[in-house]
Amino acid sequence: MSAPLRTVEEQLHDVLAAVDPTATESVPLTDATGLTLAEDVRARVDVPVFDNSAMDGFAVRHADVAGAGPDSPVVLRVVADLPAGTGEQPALAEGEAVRIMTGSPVPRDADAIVPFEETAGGLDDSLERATVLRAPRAVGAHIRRRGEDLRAGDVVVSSGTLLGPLQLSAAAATGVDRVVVSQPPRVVVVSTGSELADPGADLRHGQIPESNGTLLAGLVRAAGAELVRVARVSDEERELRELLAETADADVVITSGGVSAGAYEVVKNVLGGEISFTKVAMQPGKPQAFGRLTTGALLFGLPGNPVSVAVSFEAFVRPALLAAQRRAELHRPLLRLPAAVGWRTPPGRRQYVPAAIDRTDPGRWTVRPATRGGSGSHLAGGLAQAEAYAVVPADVEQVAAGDQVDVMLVS
Ligand SMILES: Nc1nc2c(c(=O)[nH]1)N[C@H]1C(S)=C(S)[C@@H](COP(=O)(O)OP(=O)(O)OC[C@H]3O[C@@H](n4cnc5c(N)ncnc54)[C@H](O)[C@@H]3O)O[C@H]1N2
Ligand code: MOO
Repeated sequence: MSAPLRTVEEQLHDVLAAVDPTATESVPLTDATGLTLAEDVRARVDVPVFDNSAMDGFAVRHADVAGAGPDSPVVLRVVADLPAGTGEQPALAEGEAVRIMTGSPVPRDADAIVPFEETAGGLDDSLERATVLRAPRAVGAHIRRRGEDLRAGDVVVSSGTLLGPLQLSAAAATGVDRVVVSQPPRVVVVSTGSELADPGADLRHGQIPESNGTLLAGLVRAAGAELVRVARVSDEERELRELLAETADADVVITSGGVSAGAYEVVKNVLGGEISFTKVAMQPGKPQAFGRLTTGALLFGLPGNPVSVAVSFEAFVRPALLAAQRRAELHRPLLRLPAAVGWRTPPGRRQYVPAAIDRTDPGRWTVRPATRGGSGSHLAGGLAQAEAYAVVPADVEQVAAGDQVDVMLVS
């Protein structure tokens, strides 16, 4: 009798328990896109930095113009002009206004802004007088208050966040110019198999184009890791041994192929004594190898079938690469969608089906298998149509059209 299959959760638990976070470093904002924040960013200044105008117009005392209307215009004397960037802080007496541009500091004595459009003269007649035709709706109208967005010292971006343009611009807006990030884990990808030829090469009978290297290289980079090397070895044990000896400075080594039950399982033969080979209750991706090499690098030995590689990466490798970067959210977003068609599922194994989403009706997306042959782990071409995985629990035997299915978005 073979050992019972491990659950995906049990395998993932062991994987995450083995992950060491990478070193941290301080980098300028311009170099931080795609990296993961390792320390909270706190605002250095208030946002807005000072009370400022939201409109081009006049800073006024609300009480002076509270009764203004088209039939009862109020004429104010303009005593100063405030372009953006000015350091001036003019005083305002009763009956006075200051011409002000969007973003300029509001004088202390003013408590409302009247846009040019609500005056008789507009911009053209704005340096001597303001003829106000409509009262501002309230005290504070069109004034953006100091600190209403963030106060100095507030957390702007939390540790564990993936840094993109929105997060980095928010940090810049609070006067921060550098952030502390996790260094990307260094990853080596190794495709194993004597049947593999470079994509584009002429094939003799028995050979196939190598595609897992391309798949894993892209997935590794998209997970924010540094791709150090992509290599291919045959099923000769010596080749894999020599290659592994050259990966001393890698944090993670990912192999594909050579982990199941055949006669030439090169990963199993070379590493069988060093790392553990298990069977996980998932389809595809049942045979999995995982452990630590003597160099300290984590090794993921993924099954060779291309769909198995893609699914195993999502289930185990991507969460590990994100954990190494201290990413707060390790998992892809899940949606629940009705199945457009039915399909069979394997008994006792969680199924991951490469899936396409029909978005024709924005209020009712549906999901269907992306590959014509269903869930076959060898259907590498159908991966091109996939943008998600339908994830079906181990105890479900059949998905019927209309059933609600968990869908993991990967694009
Ligand atoms: N007797 C058993 N046989 C198999 C079992 C089993 O439990 N008992 N498990 C099956 C399952 S499930 C899988 S998945 C595969 C995993 O096999 P390996 O990890 O040993 O992978 P290979 O045999 O090397 O390759 C499998 C398949 O994928 C193709 N391949 C491999 N590498 C690449 C690559 N870089 N690019 C494109 N295609 C690749 C390879 O040619 C094979 O067709 O084992 C089952 N067998
Ligand atoms: O579990 Mo295998 O990974 O079916 O292809």
